[in-house]
Amino acid sequence: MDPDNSGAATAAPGAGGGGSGGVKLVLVVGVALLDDPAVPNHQPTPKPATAEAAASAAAPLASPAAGAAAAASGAGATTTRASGDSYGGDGGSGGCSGSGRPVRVLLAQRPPGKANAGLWEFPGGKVDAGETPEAALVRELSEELGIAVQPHDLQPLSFVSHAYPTFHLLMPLYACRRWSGEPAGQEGQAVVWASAEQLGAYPLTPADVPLVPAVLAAMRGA
Ligand SMILES: Nc1nc2c([nH]c(=O)n2[C@H]2C[C@H](O)[C@@H](COP(=O)(O)OP(=O)(O)OP(=O)(O)O)O2)c(=O)[nH]1
Repeated sequence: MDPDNSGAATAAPGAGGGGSGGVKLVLVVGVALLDDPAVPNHQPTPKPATAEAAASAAAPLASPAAGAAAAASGAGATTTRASGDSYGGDGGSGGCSGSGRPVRVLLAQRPPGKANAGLWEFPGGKVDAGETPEAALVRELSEELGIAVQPHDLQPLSFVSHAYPTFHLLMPLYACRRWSGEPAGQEGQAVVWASAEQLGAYPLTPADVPLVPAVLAAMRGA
């Protein structure tokens, strides 16, 4: 991994940075994956094959703080869900119970050993040379969460331009309400579904903080 955790191309000297020698510009794409009970957003999850798997799938999460604590304690690749959720256990309703629960957004935790370890972020990653942002996001979501997303289901939502000490992050953020598969950390990262109310319980990477109002607006259907 890059020592500065940026890893991407450097903008031409003089591009940006006020002519003071250039800036290392890193283009990252991120997504606010929105689990909206009103939208049949993904393929039905098969019923667990074993009693153990069924028990695990049905285990509720008591609170966002508990989820954050479990993730921070090195619980590994986990998807934590809010209490009362029948997600994945209803075997055919498309994973959404339609029970009036709130819209939730998926957050991923930065793994140990990386910059901002332990903080939460929107899933995504760097745009490779020759890739469109949408193609990069489709690829990253497959690699990181094991889900399939169609480019036309990615709606531009906001963007952030943030100066980290060693690079400048430019990140378009998309909203996505439709995908196939059940998101789960494929690279050891913890992931959590957070309601608008719970979002504040998860410390975000510095660059993500300004994105919160746009994400909350999307969660409220604005
Ligand atoms: N994907 C994503 N990255 C973010 C967010 N906020 C934020 O500051 N970042 C930073 C963290 C990283 O420095 C960079 C994204 O890098 P990445 O996820 O492709 O790769 P990485 O540094 O985690 O790992 P690697 O590719 O170097 O192995 O952008 C966010 O919400 N989503």
